[in-house]
Amino acid sequence: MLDVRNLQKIYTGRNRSVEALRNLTFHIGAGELVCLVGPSGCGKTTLLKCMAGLIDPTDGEVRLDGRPVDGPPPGMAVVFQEYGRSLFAWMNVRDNVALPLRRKKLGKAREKELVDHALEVVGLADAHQAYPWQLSGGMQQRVAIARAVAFEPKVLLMDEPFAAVDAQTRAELEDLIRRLWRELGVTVLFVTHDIDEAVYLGQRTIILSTSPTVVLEDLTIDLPDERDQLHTRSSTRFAELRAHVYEQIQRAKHHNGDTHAAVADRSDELALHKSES
Ligand SMILES: Nc1ncnc2c1ncn2[C@@H]1O[C@H](COP(=O)(O)OP(=O)(O)OP(=O)(O)O)[C@@H](O)[C@H]1O
Repeated sequence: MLDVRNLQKIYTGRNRSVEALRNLTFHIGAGELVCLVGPSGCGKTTLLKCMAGLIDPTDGEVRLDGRPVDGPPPGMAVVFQEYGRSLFAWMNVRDNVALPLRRKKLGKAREKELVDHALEVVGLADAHQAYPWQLSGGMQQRVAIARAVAFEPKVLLMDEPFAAVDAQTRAELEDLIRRLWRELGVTVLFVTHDIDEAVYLGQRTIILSTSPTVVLEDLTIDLPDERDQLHTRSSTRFAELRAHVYEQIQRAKHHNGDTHAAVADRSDELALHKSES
């Protein structure tokens, strides 16, 4: 489904160049929910922009269903952290959600059906006539999610979408994403710097090193498929996984792409702990 191969991105300015991504390779299968976590500034947003076809990599490539991504692919939707900037203040909720559908030219009836359904699944059916500035931060992010859902994407890329909302809203939105993922069968790549979120949400967590960035570890999250904020987060396995990711991120802060091999050597330790216990 989604293949990232030997991806490198160097930003070149007049006086300096920054190698944000060194050599990233990973695969995301159809219908998977994968989290991506790494230290601040390690290139998570850069990677997502390359995957969404918004910027060109310096080397390597991204493929969606075998086809190279060289511009925004039709079956992909992106939800960014700054919902305030991605919603138009002068458009009500319904119009904001319908906006990307306009270029699909589906006809009024189908468009209304998709918008109604998207608002229903994110719990905003009653707020369809409100304007973004009349909504809480969490509700605004729901509008941004509804907009992505209405688009019926095959792949949903999310860049720290809950970083700006309070802890309770964040927990609700995390459960919303898991529910949508299961109901819609969409492939999700969820970028976060929050370790708990990276463990709670996905089936796998890809841990990145500090810049210039490589994949430190591709960790399977072997928590039960049925998750809830209370029981899952208080389970022993959650605590083990969380501790492991935390430890890796701490190491990542001191290791970049140059010392990748040394860090990768530790990636089987968690499995070892598990079989010992
Ligand atoms: N347009 C740009 N021009 C030059 N350098 C850039 C540009 N965008 C990002 N960078 C640099 O690339 C590196 C990775 O940035 P990026 O925003 O992708 O990281 P991030 O992991 O998403 O950061 P954070 O966790 O803080 O959101 C940083 O060193 C950053 O300064």
